[in-house]
Amino acid sequence: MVARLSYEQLSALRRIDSPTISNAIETFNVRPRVAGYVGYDIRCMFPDLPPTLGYAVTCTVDSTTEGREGIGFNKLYELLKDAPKPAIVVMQDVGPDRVRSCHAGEVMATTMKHLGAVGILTDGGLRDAREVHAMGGFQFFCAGLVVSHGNPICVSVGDEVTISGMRVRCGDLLHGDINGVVHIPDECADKVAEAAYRIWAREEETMRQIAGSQISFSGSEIKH
Ligand SMILES: O=C([O-])CC(=O)C(=O)O
Ligand SMILES: [Mg+2]
Repeated sequence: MVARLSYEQLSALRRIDSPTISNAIETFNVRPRVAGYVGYDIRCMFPDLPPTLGYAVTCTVDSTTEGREGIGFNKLYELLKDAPKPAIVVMQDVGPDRVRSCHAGEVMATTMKHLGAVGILTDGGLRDAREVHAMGGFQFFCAGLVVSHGNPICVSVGDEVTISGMRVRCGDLLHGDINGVVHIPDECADKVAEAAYRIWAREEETMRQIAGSQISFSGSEIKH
């Protein structure tokens, strides 16, 4: 079951940073604490943008096999067009040379944005970073930038993929910013924003106590 949130619920989640979203998810005990987020090999290319929130549209891609033919990127665009919005296009690299892969640039990002996407998440490379940043409202989460697109093909669309240790299915709600990307589970998606605001209030109180030297180490543990 895919959680569909209201405009207000999505707006509330977008106002919160990703680590607080991650902490809020932990309070619901719906998955292991070490699952549901990407590692530091995935970088946020435009950290000045507000948090990115969207429903995943998945595909697998290869740009480093000479002469290989794929199913065509129109299959991905068709899936994206009919998917819940806002969408994040999730592209798992399945080619032989990931560090030299490049799966999208300005033209593809413009197409995706036109079809309702707010960003791309990939464990491979992207390019045209300056132009996509200038376009506005579109985030790049990727392993890095690569100058050549090699031989870019779409291998499959709509399947479960894994990006840097995080399993992603079509329709999964993803939240990301400079700190990384986290999956918001359906079971608690409608309650995460409220829990995050409570965590913020608690952290603020802890830091106020630290600043005022009223801190005691005899009570409960100070956690981040
Ligand atoms: O040509 C490509 O494969 C990617 C690219 O640069 C673009 O989408 O602008
Ligand atoms: Mg280009």
